[in-house]
This record gives sequence, structure tokens and C-alpha cells, in this order.
Amino acid sequence: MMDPKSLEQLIRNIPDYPKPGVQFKDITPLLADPAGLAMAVELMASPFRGKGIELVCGAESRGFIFGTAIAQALSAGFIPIRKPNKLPSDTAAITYDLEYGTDTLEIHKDAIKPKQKVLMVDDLLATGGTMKACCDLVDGLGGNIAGVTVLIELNFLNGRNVLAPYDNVHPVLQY
Ligand SMILES: O=P(O)(O)OC[C@H]1O[C@H](OP(=O)(O)OP(=O)(O)O)[C@H](O)[C@@H]1O
Ligand SMILES: Nc1ncnc2[nH]cnc12
Repeated sequence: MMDPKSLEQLIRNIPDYPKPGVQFKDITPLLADPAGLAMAVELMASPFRGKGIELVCGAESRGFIFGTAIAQALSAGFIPIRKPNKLPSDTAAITYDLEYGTDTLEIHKDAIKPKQKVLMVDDLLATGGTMKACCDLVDGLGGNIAGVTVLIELNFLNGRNVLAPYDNVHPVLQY
């Protein structure tokens, strides 16, 4: 079994992408590494094994990669949260603030039944804006958010403060 520390070596730092001052955490080397990918999925899923998770929910695009794998690992279903006008049936939408401007995410209204136990997944927690919007969508449908699991948390951006009251947050790696 791989040491969680060695996962860090599979994450490539790209300075000044997509704009000056940003240290972009590129997960593509990790995704390409069979042992690294398996370890990442296992470390993200394991805190929630045996906790009765019924659904895993992740946002387009990188949330889909880990979300479906974690859903399988937990014998749960997967619910996609998508960029606007991609989901074909009735949707609930949320618009949230970005550094400059706003963004919108959508979920199928019938994707979650009230009280269903949901695990929220993404690759990375930065400002927390994306994850907060996803949690609010699931909450709005009556889902019971059991926790949030991410591969990477950028601590200095204080995304957890934005996420409160969804405070059961499990990062594998922190920067
Ligand atoms: O905490 P935040 O400041 O909201 O940032 C984190 C989000 O940013 C990235 O997605 P991005 O919007 O780049 O889309 P992608 O998954 O399609 O690459 C990442 O996958 C998270 O979803
Ligand atoms: N620094 C960063 N690296 C990778 N993905 C991100 N999404 C938001 N901030 C990011």
C-alpha cells in the first residue's frame, strides 16, 4: 500500500496558472498513476465507510472523477451537479460569487429524496464557493449532508469558514 505522503509527489504544482499568483494543483499525474488513483479514492472514501451513505454528489468536472469512484467504493449512487443547461430534466439552480463575477450550478430536482444521506465530493477545496453552492443545492432538496471529502484543501483560503455549517470536512492533503 502506498504512503499517503507519496500522493503529494503525484500532484504537480503549476505556478501562475490560470493567472499570475495562483499555484495550480494539477492532479493529472495522480489520475494517471494506478496505485496513486486507488490510494486517493480509498483515503477519500474510508472515513465514510459503514456510515450509511446512500448517495455521493460531485460537481462538474473534477468532482465527477473522484465522485463516481467513491460512490462505487461505498456502494452508493452518484448524483452529478452540472454547469448550466446540461441536465435534461427539471433542475434546481444556484448562482454564487466568484473572485470576479458569478457562476451557476444545477442539479436534477428529483435526484435526492428528503433525508437521504449524502456525501459531497470534490478534488479540491479552495475558497469553498463551489462546495458551498453544491451543499446548498443538496440541502435545498432535503438531503442530509453527512460530510464533505476532498483530496486537497488549500488552508490559506479558509474555505471551511465559507462551508459552515457543513463542518464535517475530510481533506487527504492540506497546503
Ligand atoms: O473552492 P473554490 O474556490 O470554489 O474552487 C474549487 C473548485 O475549482 C475547481 O473547479 P473548476 O471551477 O476549475 O472546474 P473544473 O472542475 O471543471 O476544472 C475545483 O475542481 C473545485 O470544484
Ligand atoms: N489552486 C488551485 N489548483 C487547482 N484547482 C483549483 N481550483 C481552484 N483553485 C485551484
